[in-house]
Amino acid sequence: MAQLAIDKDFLREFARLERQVQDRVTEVFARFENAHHAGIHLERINNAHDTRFRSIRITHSLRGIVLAPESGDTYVLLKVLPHDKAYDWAKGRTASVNATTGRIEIRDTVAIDASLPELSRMAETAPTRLFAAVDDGDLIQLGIDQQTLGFARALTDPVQLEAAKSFLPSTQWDVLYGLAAGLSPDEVWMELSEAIVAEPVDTDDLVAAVKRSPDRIVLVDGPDELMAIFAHPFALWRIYLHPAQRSVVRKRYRGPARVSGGPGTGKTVVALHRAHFLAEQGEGRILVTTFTSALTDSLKAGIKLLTPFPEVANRIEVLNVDQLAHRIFRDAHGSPSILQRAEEKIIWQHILENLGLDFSESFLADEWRQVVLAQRVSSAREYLAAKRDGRGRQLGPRQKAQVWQALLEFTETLRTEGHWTHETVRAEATRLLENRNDKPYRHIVVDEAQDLSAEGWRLLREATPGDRDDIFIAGDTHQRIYNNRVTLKDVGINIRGRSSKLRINYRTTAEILAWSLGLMRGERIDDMEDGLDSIAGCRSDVHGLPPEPQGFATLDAELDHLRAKIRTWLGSGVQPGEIGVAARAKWLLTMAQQSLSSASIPTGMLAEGRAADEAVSLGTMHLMKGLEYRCLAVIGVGDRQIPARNAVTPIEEDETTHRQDLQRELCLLFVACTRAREQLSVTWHGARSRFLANMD
Ligand SMILES: Nc1ncnc2c1ncn2[C@@H]1O[C@H](COP(=O)(O)OP(=O)(O)OP(=O)(O)O)[C@@H](O)[C@H]1O
Repeated sequence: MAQLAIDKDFLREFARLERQVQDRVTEVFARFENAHHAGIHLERINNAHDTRFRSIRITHSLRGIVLAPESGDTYVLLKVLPHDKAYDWAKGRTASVNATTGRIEIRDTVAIDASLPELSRMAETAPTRLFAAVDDGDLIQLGIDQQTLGFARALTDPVQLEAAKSFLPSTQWDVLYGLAAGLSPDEVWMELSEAIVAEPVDTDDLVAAVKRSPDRIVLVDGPDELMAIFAHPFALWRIYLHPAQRSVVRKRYRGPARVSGGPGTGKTVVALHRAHFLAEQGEGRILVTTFTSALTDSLKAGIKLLTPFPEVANRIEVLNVDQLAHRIFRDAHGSPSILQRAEEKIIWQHILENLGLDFSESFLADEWRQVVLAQRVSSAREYLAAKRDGRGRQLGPRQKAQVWQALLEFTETLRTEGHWTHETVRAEATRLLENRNDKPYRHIVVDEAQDLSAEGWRLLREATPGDRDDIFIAGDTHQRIYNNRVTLKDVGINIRGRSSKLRINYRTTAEILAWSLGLMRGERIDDMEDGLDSIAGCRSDVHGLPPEPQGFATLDAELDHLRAKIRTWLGSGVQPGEIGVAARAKWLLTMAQQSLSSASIPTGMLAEGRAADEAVSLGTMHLMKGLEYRCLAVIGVGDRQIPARNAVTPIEEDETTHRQDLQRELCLLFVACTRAREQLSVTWHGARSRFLANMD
């Protein structure tokens, strides 16, 4: 029986084919899967560099290119192209096996040979060569083979290397790119580490190489899987994982583990695959969770795409932390009466008046959440001893006694009035679970972990027995957009020695990423483990236009520019659903919507549910979390809009909280800007935001 394998590039092209042609391709290869290869007509390609490339007829005008190893029954679909282009493509290419990673590589041998004489001529007069400082021995150890070595030795400028991306073998290009970017051979070796094969590689064994290449080739396991792959050709993340992603997904951990990494590095993708992997192990129920319902919906959609088989999918439940808390609470006590924020404020104000205290309502509310609830303080003695590290305003013993009195009165009011808040519901659900031996989940996978509260974490801790592979955490503290700052070990979660970091950004161009990282330069961001996190090594290999920051004298002028920008994007073939507009404040989005509607540009507000495919999406920066757009306009990045004044505690009131509030606003801008895939426009009216001060 022939085994079919599909190359990533093939699927990319498949996604762009017309529906009818896609159906025809599916028909041809479903037959291929069912039959012995003898029943399939694969044609040899005359004058091909690599005689293992064959063509297969798809329609009158289209041909598929298949790699057919000399021995074995595994066939890799590499391309689908119009007849002549397919033959041209195949004639110049060769397949080989990387001696270090053991993975398959395809290169354009003809293009490499053709560009070498010109490069060598230019090198004769150049002062130095690009890799003059790197030994042949190091290059060979990193998997550079003879042909690529000859090419690399002729390079004098990183631009020449950039231009060679389309024809050099991809892993070897990555190695050279890392070295050209200033990494040492040891650092590149570390980057490759997940892909390095310990035993010697047989570079003639193409079939083994295919099996070792899950980042670019998927082995199809029967017709159902073939249909599932062809049904979602855009969702490449479903099928091809980078070796670093795959290793995190499939590792067995002795306890809680975490993956972090900058924006767009595939943390959510890894979290989804991890849930799927654990479901396949069949050890028990899995909870996939995060902090908002919008994010939960997109995780649900992701799990659905990844797990088409009900027997596996049924083991996974996707709920946000509050849905879980409320469910456990309801089962024990019925539905809670939830105190609204405005009602809570009135209670605090009454208490302050009654006790005649000189604190603000927001100070007490934060003290209750960030000290009392976060550390489960239940007596005056515990409160006196509690850590108040993140709290700016220092309190003497007398003030602490006053504050404790106010906090007691507040909790007493909640009790006598039968009121609950989301925090107390989480705490009560945790208490209920602490007394249960039958924990609801065997494994828990958490996405956007940086924004979970301490009570949320405690609840999750109690929802699974502390066993191996119990909690898997994905997050990036540079993207924290709410007020929760948690040290994991304080909530009973120890990830020491089980942390990994992803570095390759799949979403954004190198230009947008570098600009956005510039916003965060110099910012000290915690790592949820009492240390500091860094995303400095995060990189993208895709290039595009640099972001366009631009200021205007008036709001009208800024909105005129927005209209013109969106018209240009639409005119260049970008679909309305691929365009997003983000702002800090809702009023500005309303103005932007009116302005775009007046120009007959269809729009939809994210706050009113996901915008339709045919409309430009408008959303607050908070709502942008978890989304991405080909083209994104971040508007209103002016000094009066971001940081938002009402979201920042005055420095006179509390210096630490003031600093933390500013950092959260900066992270919000960073999150918004990193939702752009290809083009980012950043505009303001009046003075620009202080966050842009160092971006010239
Ligand atoms: N292995 C992969 N192959 C193809 N695309 C990928 C892969 N991994 C991630 N992506 C794509 O990269 C984009 C970002 O992935 P994802 O949302 O998982 O990143 P993230 O690290 O969670 O991002 P953020 O922290 O910014 O929310 C998505 O479009 C995703 O489909």
